[in-house]
Amino acid sequence: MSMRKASLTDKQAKNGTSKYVLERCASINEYYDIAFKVMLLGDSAVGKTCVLVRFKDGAFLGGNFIATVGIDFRNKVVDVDNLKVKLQIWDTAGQERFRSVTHAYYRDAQALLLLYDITNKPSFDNIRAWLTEIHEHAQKDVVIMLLGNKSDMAAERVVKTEDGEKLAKEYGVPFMETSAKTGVNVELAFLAIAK
Ligand SMILES: Nc1nc2c(ncn2[C@@H]2O[C@H](COP(=O)(O)OP(=O)(O)OP(=O)(O)O)[C@@H](O)[C@H]2O)c(=O)[nH]1
Repeated sequence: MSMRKASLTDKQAKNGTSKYVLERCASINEYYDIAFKVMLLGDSAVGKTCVLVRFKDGAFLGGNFIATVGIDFRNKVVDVDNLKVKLQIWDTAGQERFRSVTHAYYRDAQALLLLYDITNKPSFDNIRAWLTEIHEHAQKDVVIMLLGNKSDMAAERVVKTEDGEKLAKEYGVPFMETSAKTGVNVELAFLAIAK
């Protein structure tokens, strides 16, 4: 089954209210010791869906970009220190018009992966605003990790690795550069927050 995105009609997509939020159960009954809710956040087109698909299915969603509508989730069980950890990973829509839908889901998330695109300066500049929003809506003890995605696009890079590191240090959060296309650091990022 193809993931999220095209599952709503255009009319519903325009509406953008929680009434049309997508919720789909995935792989129920898989054994696990402990479960965590993780949310992927960041501007539209930074690669949230692609990072999730890379982690879950080991594949890259190339081709035409289709923006996420509302919110969707996937489960994956990983082994961490001899425990089976179920990550319920929520893929949010980066577009501003869906913000009220996604805010409702922040509260019970234990971890947040905040993404920007290393080839898109505004997506990096908006990280501060995302962190302000996170502090308003998420739990106080939420685990946050900053990811600079599309690290495979070296020729188009406009955000230096050091700038990502500096920002992460300022906010006291871990940082990695990832590529949903090549898979670099994607699994590592999810395993790090699961740990
Ligand atoms: N080269 C490269 N392209 C990527 C990478 N990750 C995502 N893309 C491309 O970037 C575009 C946007 O990716 P999405 O994963 O749909 O972005 P998103 O953050 O989920 O966007 P919204 O759903 O609007 O919030 C797509 O055309 C992807 O193919 C990556 O690591 N490298």
